[in-house]
Amino acid sequence: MSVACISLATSMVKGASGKRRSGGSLNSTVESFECQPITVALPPPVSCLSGSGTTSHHPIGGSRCYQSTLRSYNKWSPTEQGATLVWRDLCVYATGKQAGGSGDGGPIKRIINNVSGAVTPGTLIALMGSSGAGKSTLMSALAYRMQPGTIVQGDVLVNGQPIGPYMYRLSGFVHQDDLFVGSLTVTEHMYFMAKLKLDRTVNRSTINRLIEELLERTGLSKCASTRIGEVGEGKMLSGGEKKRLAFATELLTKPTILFCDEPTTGLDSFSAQNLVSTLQLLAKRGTAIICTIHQPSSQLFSMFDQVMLMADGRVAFAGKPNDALIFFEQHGYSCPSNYNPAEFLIGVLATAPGYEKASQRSAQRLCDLFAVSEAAGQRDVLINLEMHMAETGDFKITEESYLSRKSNWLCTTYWLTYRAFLTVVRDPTVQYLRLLQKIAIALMAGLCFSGAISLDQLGVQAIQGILFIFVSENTFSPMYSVLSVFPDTFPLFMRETKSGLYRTSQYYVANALAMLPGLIFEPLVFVIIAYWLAALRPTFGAFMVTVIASTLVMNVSTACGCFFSAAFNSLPLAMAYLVPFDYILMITSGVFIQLSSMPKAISWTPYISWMMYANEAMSIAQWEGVSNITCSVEDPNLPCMRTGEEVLAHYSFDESHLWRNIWAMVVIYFGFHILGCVFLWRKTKHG
Ligand SMILES: Nc1ncnc2c1ncn2[C@@H]1O[C@H](COP(=O)(O)OP(=O)(O)OP(=O)(O)O)[C@@H](O)[C@H]1O
Repeated sequence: MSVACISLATSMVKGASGKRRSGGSLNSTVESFECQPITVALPPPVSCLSGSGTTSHHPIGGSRCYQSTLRSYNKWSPTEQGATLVWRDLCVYATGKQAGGSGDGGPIKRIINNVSGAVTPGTLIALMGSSGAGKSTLMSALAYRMQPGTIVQGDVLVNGQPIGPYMYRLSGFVHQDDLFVGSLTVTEHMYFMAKLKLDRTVNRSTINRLIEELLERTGLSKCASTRIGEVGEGKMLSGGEKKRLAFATELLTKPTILFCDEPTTGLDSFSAQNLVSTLQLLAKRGTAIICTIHQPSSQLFSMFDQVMLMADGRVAFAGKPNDALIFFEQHGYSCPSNYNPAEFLIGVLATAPGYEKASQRSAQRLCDLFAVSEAAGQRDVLINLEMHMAETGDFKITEESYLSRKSNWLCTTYWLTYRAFLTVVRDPTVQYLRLLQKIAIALMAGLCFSGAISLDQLGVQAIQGILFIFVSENTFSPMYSVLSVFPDTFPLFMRETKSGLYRTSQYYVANALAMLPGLIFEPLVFVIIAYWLAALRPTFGAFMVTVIASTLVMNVSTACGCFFSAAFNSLPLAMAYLVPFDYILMITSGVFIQLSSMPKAISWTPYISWMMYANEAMSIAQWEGVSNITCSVEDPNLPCMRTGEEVLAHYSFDESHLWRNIWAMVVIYFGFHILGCVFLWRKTKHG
């Protein structure tokens, strides 16, 4: 194949693609390009997928007919025809801004520098290069999964269409770091992900069959019932098994493009080889697979159809693994016969300590040489052809319909709640400890107050005292215990929500719902024990009001904790703001100061204090209708409250406020949760 021929084809494509043709059908345009010089000038065979999913051979020179790899482009259907991903003049810049919009910006740094390339259906390509060469950044840009604070410039197309959010459905992305909910078993995780990723119409038996098949294919059948586990926990999935589980999860949706960020890192050579064999099989079925990979063994290196070698954000070579060695040899870098070729190639491009300038110069020289090489010319023909096809296509990409997955809000929320609930109940140490702690405090408080509750002046103090214990015990510990909920799970939440698996509102509601059983059970146990031990007012009404107010207090406090957890990025930051807020709540609870005596400017603060609302509601339940409080006979000069009404007035409480207090707590509960959800959503916009 001559360079002249390639440049002829390239210039024809460029010339024709400059403008959208007016008139004439798309097919005729395509045909005129497919059947004439381009088929001759096209690159050496990449494994290709014909319309029927089989490969065919070009009649000239035995190379595969490139024509068969081209879609007709009268519709956009990567799932049926396979996906060709091309990128041209791609640059990626880091702005220095962190997630959440923080950071001063700093100098803009170019990470990827004018990179072009193409991957056709059925190709397994390895992105290689020394550490920091830009492999992960390039792959994230191609997958439409950019890190916050980065800017992408240039064209990236799938079957001629610019990439967009549809990439989350069309492609799978196996991340370098595996994030899972450790409390689930492998099967539970797969089932949960299937429920989120697949159409609602796919039934249970189909999902089970699919999971079984995927676990079999990834060698995870024997761990089907094993818990995934968190880092540091014993007897859970190994690192390699987690990696394979990440693969299996991505394969649920049968992606047409699969991105794998260092899939073999941390695996022994046998497991790594198994994994790449699985990728080869997948590629044979038409999936385009792009992997970043570190120092593969010779055998692993030769298993890839194509390699793309990167140095300092540029391409030093793209083509077949063997051709890479030939290219390097032609330019003075000959791989010794007993040397691992991948290690050799990366070594040539790496920056040697002490010789930084010289190594960078030689790597840049190779990049320059590749840019004007025949291989680069062949690649550009393919890229330009794809660009041209897109420009002449009259079809409209129906991204919306492509993205749509038959799911419904409630169904997704149900599965998220189920997962969150399993996480809560499968942490028995925390659950048992919390319950034991509640029972112990209830017993202690009940016993301490058991002899002090009576209808006299000392009894008034004792009753108000234990009511404050009910309120404070259900406020502080639950509020602080949920502060880490969102910061802890944020990375997984971001990854899943960015992949379009669910919305922020669904995740937030699911977390709130999963906590609910505990938030009802715990205050109930507390009140039952302490109320009867202390011998508070023995009427059903008073008891029920105490139960309802305690439950509401615990739920509102947790909602407040969730809000602070969602609003701040870390536990220490959330704590720093919550502690002063605590004091406002406590001071305005009605126990420490007569609310009517507060300065006018801050007299509104009790209205945001659910401690005040709960205290007032419980006090009303204890004192409403009481008229026989005795006074001390020893000292008639001491102040004396003879009726419940007087007791309530002493604390600036009012008998008629019972329902107001209950409703106020309900409103605050929803208010905090709505705010929490909004703040979490804001974080996803910047994250
Ligand atoms: N958001 C960012 N801000 C500033 N620099 C960044 C950012 N992201 C990546 N970089 C820098 O860009 C370069 C390429 O990073 P990248 O992670 O793509 O390299 P890599 O080839 O995948 O490396 P490794 O093999 O070690 O994972 C590195 O020098 C890295 O420090």
